[in-house]
Amino acid sequence: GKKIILDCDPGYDDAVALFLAHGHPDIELLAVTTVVGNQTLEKVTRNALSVARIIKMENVTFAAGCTQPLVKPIHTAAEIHGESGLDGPVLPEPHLRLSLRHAVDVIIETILSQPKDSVTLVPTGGLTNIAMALRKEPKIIDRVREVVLMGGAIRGGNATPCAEFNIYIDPEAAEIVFNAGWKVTMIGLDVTHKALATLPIRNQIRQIDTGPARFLSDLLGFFSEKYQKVHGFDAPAIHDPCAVAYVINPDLFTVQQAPISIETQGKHTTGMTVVDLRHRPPATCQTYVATDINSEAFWALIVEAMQHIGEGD
Ligand SMILES: Nc1ccc([C@@H]2N[C@H](CO)[C@@H](O)[C@H]2O)cc1
Ligand SMILES: [Ca+2]
Repeated sequence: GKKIILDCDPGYDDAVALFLAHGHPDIELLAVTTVVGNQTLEKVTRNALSVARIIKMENVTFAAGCTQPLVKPIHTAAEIHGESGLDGPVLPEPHLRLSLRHAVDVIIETILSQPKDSVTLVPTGGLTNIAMALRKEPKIIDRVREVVLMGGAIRGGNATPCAEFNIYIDPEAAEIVFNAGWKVTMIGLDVTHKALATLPIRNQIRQIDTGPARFLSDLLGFFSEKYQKVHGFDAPAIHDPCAVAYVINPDLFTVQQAPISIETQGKHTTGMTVVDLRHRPPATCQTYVATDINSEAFWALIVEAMQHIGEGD
């Protein structure tokens, strides 16, 4: 299967990305790293390990990363993900022990230990760990197959009217990652706002009737309530698994090659991903942006992964 490292900040939708990455047969999850974002590093790391317990993940390295963005102060999304970062369902005590290595070192060592062009980096939180990793060991830039990240938007934003949360919380890290010279595919709000966990989908997941599926159904229920209150959507956008789905099957997406600039100085626009779709991009352009998603096929991947997980044994 396709080898990935999932760098995440669970977070409801990060939890779904973990389910998909672990459950789908086409993905080989080499390591899970955590980064400050939706909640503090300690909280998102505990949440990641609790989700691992629910799906009985074994022999996957979990490592905690940066506690703060490179420059900006911490800005969490407690209004959506709650005080714990994964409010709602009862979370089991972790069974896996956290690696003693820092996530940045695990990212570097995992990439250098795998064949060139075999590992895809899948960040679904702020890009602090990724920026630190490529600054500490620039060799990973040429070795990584691709960076497929959930973040940014061609138009609009959720942290501000024109900035998406993952970019907004650490724009300096994003600027480093987008300009490193490796291939970056940006799965932004334009497509993730089409990956809505509607009631029929939540019912379909509940009918799988396994422990993990019941947990996922409860999770989506809580996320729905929060999304309704905060964003006024009647079904929550499940952002992060879209990045994993792209690695599984890029054909589910429409993608365009386009220059992407990160605003780091704007008084009202900091964190904005400025995607230039006006002209044919130069052949040297290494950045791509998703402009559409086949939502039905996306949800079919989630259901397939849940069926593959079963009770997690
Ligand atoms: N309101 C809100 C804030 C942050 C996020 C998180 N940031 C990204 C979407 O902006 C996802 O990775 C998700 O985990 C989702 C909703
Ligand atoms: Ca996230």
